[in-house]
Amino acid sequence: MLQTWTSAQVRAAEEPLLALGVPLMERAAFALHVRSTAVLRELRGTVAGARVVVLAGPGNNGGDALHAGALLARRGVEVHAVLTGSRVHEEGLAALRRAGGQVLPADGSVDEGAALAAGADLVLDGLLGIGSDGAGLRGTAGDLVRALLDRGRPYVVAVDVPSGLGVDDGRRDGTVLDADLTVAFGALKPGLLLPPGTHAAGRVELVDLGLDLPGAPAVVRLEPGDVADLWPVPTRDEHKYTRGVLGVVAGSRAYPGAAVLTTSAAVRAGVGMVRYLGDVGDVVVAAHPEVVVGHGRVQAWVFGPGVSPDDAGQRRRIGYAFEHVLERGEAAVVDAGALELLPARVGPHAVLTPHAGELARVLVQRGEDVDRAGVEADPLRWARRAHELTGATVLLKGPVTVVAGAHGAAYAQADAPAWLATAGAGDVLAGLLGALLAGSVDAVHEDPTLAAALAATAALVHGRAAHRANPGGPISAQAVADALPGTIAELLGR
Ligand SMILES: NC(=O)C1=CN([C@@H]2O[C@H](COP(=O)(O)OP(=O)(O)OC[C@H]3O[C@@H](n4cnc5c(N)ncnc54)[C@H](OP(=O)(O)O)[C@@H]3O)[C@@H](O)[C@H]2O)[C@@H](O)CC1
Ligand SMILES: [K+]
Repeated sequence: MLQTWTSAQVRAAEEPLLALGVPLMERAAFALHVRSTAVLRELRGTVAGARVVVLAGPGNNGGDALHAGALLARRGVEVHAVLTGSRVHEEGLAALRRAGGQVLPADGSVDEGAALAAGADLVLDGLLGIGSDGAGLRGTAGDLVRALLDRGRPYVVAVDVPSGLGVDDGRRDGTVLDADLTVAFGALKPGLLLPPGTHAAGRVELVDLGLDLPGAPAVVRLEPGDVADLWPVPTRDEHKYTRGVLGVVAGSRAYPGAAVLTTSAAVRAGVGMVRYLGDVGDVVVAAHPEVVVGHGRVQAWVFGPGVSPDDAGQRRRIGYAFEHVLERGEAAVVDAGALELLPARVGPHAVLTPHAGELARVLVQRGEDVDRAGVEADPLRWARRAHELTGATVLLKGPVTVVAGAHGAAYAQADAPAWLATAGAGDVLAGLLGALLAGSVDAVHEDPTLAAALAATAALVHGRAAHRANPGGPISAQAVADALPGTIAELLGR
C-alpha cells in the first residue's frame, strides 16, 4: 500500500533529526540530482550539455532545488536559477554559484524567467513545498508559472510536491505547476494521491530520508498485493451461511437491469448466498439461478441501485430493513435511491456509495451548504463531513475514489480506467462491496475502520476487473461483473 503523511506529521518527524544535525537537505538534493540525471538521459541520451532551470522559492524547497542544481552543474549541465523574491536559500544559492550555475534575480522580468524555463530540457520546481499555505501559487511565483504555462510546459520535476497543490488535501484552487515526475522526500503527502490534484504529480518517486513518522498515515492507497489480506477467503469447514448471505433490495420494473447487475456482481464476488427482495425476482433468477428470492437472515445488505423516488414498494422495503439493520448490526451498502432514506445516525458498518452530486444532496439534507462542484473540489473533506454527520463509512465515487471511515481512516483509489464511467458500473460496485461486507461482518464490528478498508478493496477490485474485461477499451458493466472471479483469483494469487 501507499501511505501518506501530512505536512505537520512530516515536520514532526524531521525535527528530532534536524536537531541532531542529520543532513536531510543534502540527502534530498543528492537524490533529486540522481533522479534528474536519469530523466535527462531518458530525454536526450546524455547529461552533460543539458539545460536545466531551477525555479527557486523562498524556503527549503528552493534550497533542495538549488543544491540539486549545483550537483547537476558539476556534471556539465547548464543550470540557471530563477528566483521569485529577495528571500532565497542562501547556502543553496552559493553552492549553485560555486558550481558555475547562473542566477536570474527576482528583479528580472517574469517573462525572461518564463522564457528561460520554457526552453529548458528540464525544470526543477522548487517554488513551494510543505510550507504551502494551500491556496495555489501567489505573488511572483504565481505570475512566473502562469507566464511559463502560456508558453507551453517543459518537462517538470516537482521537488517534494507540485508547487501550488494542496499538500494535505489535493485541492488545486489556484495556479499549480503540474509535474511529469514528483520526487517526494521522507514521505508521500496526501495531496499526491487525493483528487482533484493527484494528476498534477505525474509519476511519483519517494526518497527515504529515514524519518520515523508519527501516528497513522493520513491517506492510504491500497495496491493489488494488499487484497489477499482483506478478502474473506473461505476455509474448508465453511458453508454458505457462515460465508455470508447478502440481501439485495435493488431494481424495479422500470430499472430491472440494476437488480441483475448488483446480484451478478455479488454472486461472482463469491458471497455464500444472495437473497433478492423486489418486484423483478423473475428477471434476476432468469439471469442468476443461484439467487434466492424472498426474506431470510442476512449478514449484509445492498440498498438502492435502480430504486427511483417514486418506487413506493422498494422504498418501503429499504425503510423497514434499515430499522432492523440498526437493531441487528447487519452491514449495508447504501447506494443511489437509498441514500435519501438513510436514518439520521448509523454506524461505520453502513457504507454510503454516492457520486459527488449524491453526496452533496446527503450533506444538504443535513444542513451543509455545498453542491456537486464543491464536493469535487475537496472530496476528502466532504466525505469526512458526511461520515461525521451520519456515522457511516463513505465511499465517494469518482475518477479517483475517496473513502472516509471511522477514526480518520481515509483511502484514495485510482484503479479504474476512464472507460468504467458507464451505466451500471455503480451497481456492480455495490454488489461487490456488499459481498465483501457479508463475508466480513464480524470483523467489521470488531474493527470499525475495516469497513473503509473493504470499501477501498472493492474500488480496487472493481477497477482491476474493468481492466481485465477489456484492457484499454470500452467495457460494459456486465463485462466488469463477469471479470470478477478471474480478477479475484489473480489478486489472491491462486
Ligand atoms: N524541513 C526539513 O528538514 C526538510 C525539508 N525539506 C524541504 O523543505 C520543504 C519545506 O520547506 P519550508 O518549510 O521552508 O517551506 P517551503 O515550502 O519551501 O516555502 C514556504 C514559503 O513559501 C511561501 N509561500 C507559502 N505559501 C505560498 C503560496 N501559496 N504561494 C507562494 N508562496 C508561498 C512563504 O513565504 P512568503 O511568501 O511568506 O515569504 C513560505 O515561507 C519541503 O517541502 C522539502 O522540499 C527537505 O530539504 C528535507 C528536509
Ligand atoms: K515544489
